[in-house]
Amino acid sequence: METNQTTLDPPETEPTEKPDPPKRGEPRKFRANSLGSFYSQLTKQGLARFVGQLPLIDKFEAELKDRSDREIRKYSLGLRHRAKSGEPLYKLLPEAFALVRIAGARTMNMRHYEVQLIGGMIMFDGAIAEMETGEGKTLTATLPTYLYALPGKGVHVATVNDYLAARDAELMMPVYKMLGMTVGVIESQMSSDDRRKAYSCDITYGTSKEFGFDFLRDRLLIRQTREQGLGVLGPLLAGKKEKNEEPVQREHFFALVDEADSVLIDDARTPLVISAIPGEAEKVAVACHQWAANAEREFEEDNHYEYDHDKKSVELTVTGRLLVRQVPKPKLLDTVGLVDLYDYIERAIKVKRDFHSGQHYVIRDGEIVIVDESTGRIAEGRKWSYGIHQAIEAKEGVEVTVATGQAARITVQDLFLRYRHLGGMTGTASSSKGEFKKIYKLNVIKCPTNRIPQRKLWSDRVFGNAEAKWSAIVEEIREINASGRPILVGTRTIEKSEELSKRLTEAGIEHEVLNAHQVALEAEIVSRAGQPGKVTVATNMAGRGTDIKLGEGVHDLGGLHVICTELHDSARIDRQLVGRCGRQGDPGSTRQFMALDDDCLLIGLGPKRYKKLVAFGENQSAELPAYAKLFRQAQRRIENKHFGDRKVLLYHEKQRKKMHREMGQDPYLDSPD
Ligand SMILES: Nc1ncnc2c1ncn2[C@@H]1O[C@H](COP(=O)(O)OP(=O)(O)OP(=O)(O)O)[C@@H](O)[C@H]1O
Repeated sequence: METNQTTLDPPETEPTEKPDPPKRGEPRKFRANSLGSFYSQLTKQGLARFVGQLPLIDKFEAELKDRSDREIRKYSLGLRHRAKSGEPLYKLLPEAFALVRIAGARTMNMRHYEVQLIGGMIMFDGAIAEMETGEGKTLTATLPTYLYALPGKGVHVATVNDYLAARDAELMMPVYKMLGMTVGVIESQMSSDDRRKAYSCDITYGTSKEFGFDFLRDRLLIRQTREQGLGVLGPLLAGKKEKNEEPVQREHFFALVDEADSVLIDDARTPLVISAIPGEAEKVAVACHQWAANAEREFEEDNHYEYDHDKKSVELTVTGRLLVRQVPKPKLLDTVGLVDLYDYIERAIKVKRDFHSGQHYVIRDGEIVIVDESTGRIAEGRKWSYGIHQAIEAKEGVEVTVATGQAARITVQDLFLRYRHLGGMTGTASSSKGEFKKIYKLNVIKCPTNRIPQRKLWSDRVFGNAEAKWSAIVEEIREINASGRPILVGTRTIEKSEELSKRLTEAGIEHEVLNAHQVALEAEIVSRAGQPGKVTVATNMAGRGTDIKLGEGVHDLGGLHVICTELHDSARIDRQLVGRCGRQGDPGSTRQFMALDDDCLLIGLGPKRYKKLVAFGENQSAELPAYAKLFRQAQRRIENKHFGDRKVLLYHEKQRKKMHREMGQDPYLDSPD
């Protein structure tokens, strides 16, 4: 087996003498040098004030730590009073952080590490704390969240999905409760009343999507009230207004964004949209989608249409357009112009080619539900725009939820820029530093790890084709599984998880598959993924936010081994998957597998080069380590392209808002289209 420069030892050459890493939960061995250099680096960045706060926090902690729970709570109420009276929050920071630290230690036996205090200060200061995966961001979040909650204006903790929002709120509840703070969670299937209650809490956990949709719904409600000539406060004062006709949110004071790269960057390519109520025209639209979904089968590539692999776009040829005219149509379509019919057909063809059940979406209770490609999770409530969603519905024969006009829309960027204070955290931010700064005006500051990381990167393995790659993966799983070490395998799509699962079953390897179909079982399955002899296959969903604890004896066997079966479009997502092992100073190892027919080469290098590579790889039986670089290059290209897409969206949004303002309209509610 060959190694390349970026990697370390494969199993055979693993050093026999292992360092003696500290066990999870053991006190950190203070790394004076690395922390010292981190502190001097902070000082150089003009952030010496963070370091200066540490002794103050220690001092207050020492003073307060022997007080009773009641006294701590009382002290916290005192802080709240001082904040409400206008004392600047940065002055309260040492006391607030000391209280949170005491509450963490007392209620959960987790006393915030020094690096976590620094992380908390970074976020308080309006920046993104980049903390390695597994460094305890959930606990760190309690520090700035508590501090900003003191003035009573509400704090929103945003994350990527309902599951993580509810889980984190529940996990951290004891800390907040002890300090007299109320905590609410917003979930997608909640009534307005429950939402209002959750938002009236001091701290509200939820997804960025829910925060955004609630903002839009409130905005629509306020306008409706105004249009009825009541004024916003009038009915409230007059006591006429029903509770559920009041906005659910309060002001946008502080938002803390967990998994900041995923929320602020990956999810920022599509705006959040609330559709208007359907009318007559929409019936025709439904008929068009259904007609196109059927007629599409008669159209052949290169004869009736051309497909651009780079842009993933379909264009009818002259012959194709002729065919559109000839295909029989229902009466309802008589009023529809030919140009529109071309669009419907092109969209239906595109959907057939590019959107696949099990990969991009699943059908649940007669509905098309998007699967977030980067996480493998169900993207609850999201819809593709430009009629794509409806075209998929028509293709799958489920009810077509007509593409109505937009009643309200907001981009993720706009949503978070509305908050007076914004902070974030993630394990993977550096590579998007420029984008965070440019779009959100957020600096990214890297925190050192609490303990020396023990994760080993084994050499990449590159194969000529998928078949060879899958066989090697199964072989590696078999070898490592025999030693009793647990293994987590990450795949790019649900389909591929299932394909690997089939192969493992054939090879007689016991395993568990975790994918978007089983969200409810997820936590339970993941919690077992670190147990001896366990093999867990998952899409990238396991790559985010899930903590995998090592079972009995696994530490001594070398910890969890993570196998990445294919490069993702974004290196950050790969790093998240890798980050499931080697957490909190645990040992662990990881290996990346690649094949010349992987999707990332097609998307990153284009169909011409891809075809050549596939042809070359077809008959290769040997491994091709020299090609690893090419995959990373393709990945960088995809990342750049996505960054470009987001910049374009932002530019158009900016123009749109400017136009609305000039016309005296509401940029979130009035849609020109
Ligand atoms: N101060 C602490 N003392 C003891 N244990 C801690 C402390 N901070 C975090 N942990 C433990 O570390 C583990 C990882 O925490 P967590 O899942 O919050 O990490 P994370 O940084 O969010 O990881 P990821 O980036 O993968 O989401 C958890 O088991 C948590 O209980």
